[in-house]
Amino acid sequence: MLKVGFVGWRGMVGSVLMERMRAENDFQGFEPVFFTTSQSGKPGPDVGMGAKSLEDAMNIDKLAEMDIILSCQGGDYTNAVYAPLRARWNGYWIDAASTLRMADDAIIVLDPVNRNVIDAGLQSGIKNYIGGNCTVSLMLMALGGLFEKGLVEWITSMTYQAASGAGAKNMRELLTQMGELNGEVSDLLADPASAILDIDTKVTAKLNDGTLSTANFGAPLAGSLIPWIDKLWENGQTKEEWKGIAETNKILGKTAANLIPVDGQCVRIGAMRCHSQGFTIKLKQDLPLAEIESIIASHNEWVKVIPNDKESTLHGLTPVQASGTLTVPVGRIRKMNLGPEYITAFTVGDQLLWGAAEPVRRMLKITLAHLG
Ligand SMILES: NC(=O)C1=CN([C@@H]2O[C@H](COP(=O)(O)OP(=O)(O)OC[C@H]3O[C@@H](n4cnc5c(N)ncnc54)[C@H](OP(=O)(O)O)[C@@H]3O)[C@@H](O)[C@H]2O)C=CC1
Ligand SMILES: N[C@@H](CC(=O)OP(=O)(O)O)C(=O)O
Repeated sequence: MLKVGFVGWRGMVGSVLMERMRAENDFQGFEPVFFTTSQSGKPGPDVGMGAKSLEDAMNIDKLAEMDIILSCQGGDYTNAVYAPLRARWNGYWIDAASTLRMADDAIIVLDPVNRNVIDAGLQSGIKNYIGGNCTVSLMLMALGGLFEKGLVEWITSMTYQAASGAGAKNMRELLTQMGELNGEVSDLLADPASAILDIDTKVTAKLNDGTLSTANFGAPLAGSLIPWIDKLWENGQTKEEWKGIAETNKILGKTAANLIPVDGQCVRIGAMRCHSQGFTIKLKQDLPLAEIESIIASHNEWVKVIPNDKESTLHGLTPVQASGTLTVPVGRIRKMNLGPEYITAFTVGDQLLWGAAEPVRRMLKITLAHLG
């Protein structure tokens, strides 16, 4: 029986993966082995065949016994373990971390969009399959139809990224900040006669006096936003913004000769686990809006076109509705004043599902079927 090693399964992304695998009855047809970097020897999860002890995730000998390893442990772990393991192991490495994404011998996986690229990789003996950046994966799930039909000349994506993208501690910090701000003015809020400018003055003072909890974000996020994600890259871009062009084109199997320009600004906002994006898209031709919507809607079973009206938008196109679901709503679709080939659209998606755990969960199934 094939052995599948799971690393990072108890973290935030890993827990979502486990939830999805249990929901889809995925734990069958292979022997799961659970690893840890900190709890070696303690009981592992019971996924239907009894709980076994956790194995040491730094033990290369043990890792090398696996046919497939699925890691949600993060880039530092991949950096530490992948090279020594690969030097003596020919198994399949499936990873949610970005470390290996742009390597020549790795494929970025998002099978509803690039199943052809994945299948060609499996046939040609590629062994590394890496989940994409969350905003890139969510953009492609939303607009896959336009890319598939070769309609996109260029695209800008202005993002509104949730706290979860920065990690579990950051989600906690966002809520802590919200509580601290509320605590500052709770007495004034309780009094309907209090002046809103007094409330605002106190909140603004709290945001600026250096006492808000900001150890993880480095700045207030509640009541504010942070137009910077990840490190400075090149041309004034952040690395998160660079991933837009680099990963989109790699997922789609494009080369320098037929590269699709992608650019924009990535911004952290006070949502919990759903990333949102506003697009400007230059199409290669002037198509009727109904046809554009139909192309978007028919690309995959998760994308959902939301009519461009207030009611539908408020109740179908916000992080509130998308959170915890695989549905990727796309709305506010319309032609822009810039010209008939220019359209705008807005999308929302759960960054822990299609943005992280779901592509690697599906890749595990594809790999098992390939080996089966
Ligand atoms: N957050 C995101 O949006 C995305 C993350 N990724 C990738 O996934 C990686 C992991 O991210 P994320 O899941 O957010 O990281 P977490 O910090 O939630 O988990 C990472 C590891 O921390 C260890 N850990 C220590 N204490 C605890 C605890 N109390 N509860 C749970 N785990 C604990 C676990 O490893 P152990 O059992 O070995 O101690 C766990 O696997 C990222 O570094 C990134 O590379 C990819 C896409 C999106
Ligand atoms: N950088 C993303 C989350 C993430 O983990 O991205 P990547 O998988 O590309 O490192 C965010 O902050 O929202």
